[in-house]
Amino acid sequence: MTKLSVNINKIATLRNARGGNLPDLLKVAADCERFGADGITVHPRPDQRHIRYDDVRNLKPLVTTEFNIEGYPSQEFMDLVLEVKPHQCTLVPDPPGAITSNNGWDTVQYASFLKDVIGTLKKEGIRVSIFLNPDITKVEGAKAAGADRIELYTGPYAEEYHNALTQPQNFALFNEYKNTAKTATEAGLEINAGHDLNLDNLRFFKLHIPQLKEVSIGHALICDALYFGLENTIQLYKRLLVD
Ligand SMILES: CC(=O)[C@@H](O)[C@H](O)COP(=O)(O)O
Ligand SMILES: NCC(=O)COP(=O)(O)O
Repeated sequence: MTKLSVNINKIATLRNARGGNLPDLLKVAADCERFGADGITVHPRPDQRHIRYDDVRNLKPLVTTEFNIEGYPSQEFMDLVLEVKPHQCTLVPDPPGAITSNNGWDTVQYASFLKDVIGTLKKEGIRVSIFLNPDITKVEGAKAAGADRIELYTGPYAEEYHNALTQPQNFALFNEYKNTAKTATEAGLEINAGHDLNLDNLRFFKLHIPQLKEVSIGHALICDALYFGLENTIQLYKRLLVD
């Protein structure tokens, strides 16, 4: 069974639109867990446009499943993560103004930076995952930097998935995901995945990357919840993650 971590960024987006506390992010997180989520993911960005730093602090004592904090390791982000001590920290190379995450780490160029950051987090007992493109040449650097896991950036997978249904010969990209996952597993790294996963494309990914430990899903899941309700939606996603 692959774990489902629900990314609640979009709940904070909705709350922030009006300035009050509706929807209540902490209640939604607790309800996601009650409805079957195996973890809660948040991605506080420098402009705090959705998840605020205080949300992260307030969530910590409430999350009873796995707490995963994602983000670019600026000094501010590192201070927050070291204070909160989540189960997992996912490092993402987003520049400050990024609309959303759209690239994995260049583990060669940032080798020494990543090694320092990961060493600091691991000293505090925090598991570290790093966001990676499907590219086997970046796996060795992830291992050398001390990461425990990689999170495969599934944005390009999601984009190509629909074309691939009609033209499977065009889905060469998926081999890159399989090869990267295999190389990482052989190097002793565990595999997470995320970005633009949804009810259509999740099962194929899960079936072909059997070592997949965890997916973090936010945007599509919250959109689906508008139609199906949060409890049903979480159960629909979980059904796609069974072995
Ligand atoms: C790392 C990753 O893929 C997700 O965190 C994604 O970027 C969600 O962030 P936003 O909700 O800000 O788009
Ligand atoms: N790490 C990916 C994540 O948390 C959610 O990404 P998305 O489902 O909002 O695209």
